[in-house]
Amino acid sequence: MRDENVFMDRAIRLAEKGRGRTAPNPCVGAVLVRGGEIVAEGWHTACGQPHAEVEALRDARAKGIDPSGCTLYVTLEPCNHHGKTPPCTQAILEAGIAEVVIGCIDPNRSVAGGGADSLRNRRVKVRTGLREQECKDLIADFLIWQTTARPYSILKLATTLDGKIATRDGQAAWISGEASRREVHRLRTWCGAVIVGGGTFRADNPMLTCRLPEYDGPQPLAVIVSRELPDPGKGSHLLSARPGQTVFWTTEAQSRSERATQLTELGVTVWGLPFLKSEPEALDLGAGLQLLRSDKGCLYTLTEGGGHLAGSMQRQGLVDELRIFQAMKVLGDEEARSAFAGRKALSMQDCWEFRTVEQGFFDTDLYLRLRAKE
Ligand SMILES: NC(=O)C1=CN([C@@H]2O[C@H](COP(=O)(O)OP(=O)(O)OC[C@H]3O[C@@H](n4cnc5c(N)ncnc54)[C@H](OP(=O)(O)O)[C@@H]3O)[C@@H](O)[C@H]2O)C=CC1
Ligand SMILES: Nc1c(N[C@@H]2O[C@H](COP(=O)(O)O)[C@@H](O)[C@H]2O)[nH]c(=O)[nH]c1=O
Repeated sequence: MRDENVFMDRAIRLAEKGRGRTAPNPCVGAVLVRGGEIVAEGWHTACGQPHAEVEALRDARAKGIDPSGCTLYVTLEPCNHHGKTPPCTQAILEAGIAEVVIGCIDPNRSVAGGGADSLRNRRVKVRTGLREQECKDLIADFLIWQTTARPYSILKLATTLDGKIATRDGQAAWISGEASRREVHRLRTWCGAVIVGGGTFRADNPMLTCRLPEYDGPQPLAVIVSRELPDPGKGSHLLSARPGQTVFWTTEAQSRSERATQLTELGVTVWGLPFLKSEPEALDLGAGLQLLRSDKGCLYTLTEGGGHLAGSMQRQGLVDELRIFQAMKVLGDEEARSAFAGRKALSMQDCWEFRTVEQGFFDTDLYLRLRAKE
């Protein structure tokens, strides 16, 4: 018998394949095991499509395998309700599955939960909690959608080994290598909005689109955070090439200004946000995120920096996930721009601490996916 962690690890990897397409549903993966071997597998591919358990059963049948008597490993508790698809508990019972091993319980108790108990009541053996932390990490986005009114917020930064994101005069092209940058463009395909600070808007004149040659889907909104709206006459790529997909988060006073009217006439969206009581110079970024979800339907946002916006997002508790692409380069200049900026940290107690949920490389760049340490 193989270590059953291997089965759940495979289910987790399968679940990840649906990331970005299953929203507002969670990513889920499943495998069917008989005699210590994986005989079939499935994952939730997109919202409205069959759930992972049903896909795994279908995979078994397509291979001419009768799933009865198999053990099902599934990252999330099987649903027990009629939503866009029939309850998975029913499909599991009809297939004669002998045992169900669940990674984590569905947090959405009122609608989909109760699958584990329902199966137990129908004499199916059920165990829960295998690779529980990893399975919970898998649905961190879903938890944010369930418990807040904002999108799931990802912060991405390309850094040097000494934690810098640009030279002192603002050059950043390029810190990370081509493979990393392709991955960022891929991320842009499933994040509804890419957010940058005013400093980055002025320094980089960015496009913030996905320009992978094979991609022809919708482009994300471009969001710029700035307390002063730009002069629309001064050429910028965003205002000339994609004004209808550009959003400014600015002060309430600026949102009523002549500039705001001119930008709005171009098709740009201008939102006035309140200042934070605790930090009177800072706009309430959470209010902007909520508007992105309620007005534009964004479920994921990708903040790309720079360091002052990254620091502000972090101080406001709005970084659900941090993705770092670290190039094997050192600038060695203390005045080069830092990945996080905007506060005085006088003690090690002030550190923000993270835990790694995924690590790897894009070519020679180290890649880390991190979450706040609880
Ligand atoms: N390597 C990388 O991954 C990246 C590198 N970069 C580089 O970083 C540099 C820019 O970084 P940095 O100088 O830190 O600037 P930022 O891009 O972080 O912009 C800072 C500005 O954003 C606005 N802002 C951010 N947060 C708030 C808030 N809560 N309330 C109000 N306004 C806010 C303000 O604009 P305003 O002053 O207009 O009011 C502030 O001055 C550039 O050189 C760029 O090339 C940028 C992105 C990614
Ligand atoms: N310098 C840097 C990044 N910079 C980010 O990319 C933006 C430019 O996007 P675009 O105009 O669409 O090409 C820029 O404004 C900043 O947000 N990203 C990375 O992955 N690696 C890098 O080294």
